[in-house]
Amino acid sequence: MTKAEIRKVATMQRKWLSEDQIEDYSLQLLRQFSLLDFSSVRTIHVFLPITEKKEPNTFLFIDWLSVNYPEIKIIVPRADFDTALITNYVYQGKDGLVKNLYNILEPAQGELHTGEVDLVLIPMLAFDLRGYRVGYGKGFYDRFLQNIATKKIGLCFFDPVEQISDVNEHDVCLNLCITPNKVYSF
Ligand SMILES: Nc1nc2c(c(=O)[nH]1)N(C=O)[C@@H](CNc1ccc(C(=O)N[C@@H](CCC(=O)O)C(=O)O)cc1)CN2
Ligand SMILES: Nc1ncnc2c1ncn2[C@@H]1O[C@H](COP(=O)(O)OP(=O)(O)OP(=O)(O)O)[C@@H](O)[C@H]1O
Repeated sequence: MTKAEIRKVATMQRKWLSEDQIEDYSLQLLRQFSLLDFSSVRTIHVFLPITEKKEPNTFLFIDWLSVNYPEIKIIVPRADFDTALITNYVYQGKDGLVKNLYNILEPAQGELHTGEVDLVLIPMLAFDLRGYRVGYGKGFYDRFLQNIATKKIGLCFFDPVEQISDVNEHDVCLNLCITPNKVYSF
């Protein structure tokens, strides 16, 4: 199936999810995430959820990390829709966040993070058995990930599709994808 076809199906599947299901699934994702080895992780890049699009509640991850690994620095993105580029900020709590035009919570201002990130949590609508992903189609994460060495971990509520038929040279493969019931490794 093509990205466009997969995007349509996955968007529909998300629409069916209730708020309780999203919270349940998000907790299941967190449980799988919590089993990873964090011994060499000093910075984690976490997307902030677009609740209107029924994304995983990544605040659960941020809260869990701050309790269990308080020494890990949390980095959050700010998306520039003119350039499709992401800039990184040090997360300084919910209070400093504002919603942009696309309902994405992002830091209004704060400390830019220009250094490395050891692990990136990646939003997606769907992924395939090879570790390729489908997002909303603007290529933000492909641009962000193209030049950095980091562990790339997708979060997805649904099982993988077999194959995305129209991957291109910009598409970046995931290392892992966490779903509510299973962690896929590529
Ligand atoms: N939470 C989160 N943050 C993220 C992403 C994401 O998938 N999730 N992105 C991952 O790359 C980037 C944002 N990508 C987005 C792309 C489109 C729309 C959106 O609302 N699109 C409209 C159509 C608008 C148009 O075509 O101009 C829509 O779907 O209705 C939102 C976010 C960066 N930050
Ligand atoms: N590194 C890049 N340089 C130039 N163009 C790119 C790059 N990465 C992606 N693109 C372009 O961005 C567009 C969107 O890509 P794609 O359909 O793969 O988005 P997506 O992965 O679903 O979206 P997102 O990453 O925003 O969730 C494509 O036209 C792609 O060619």
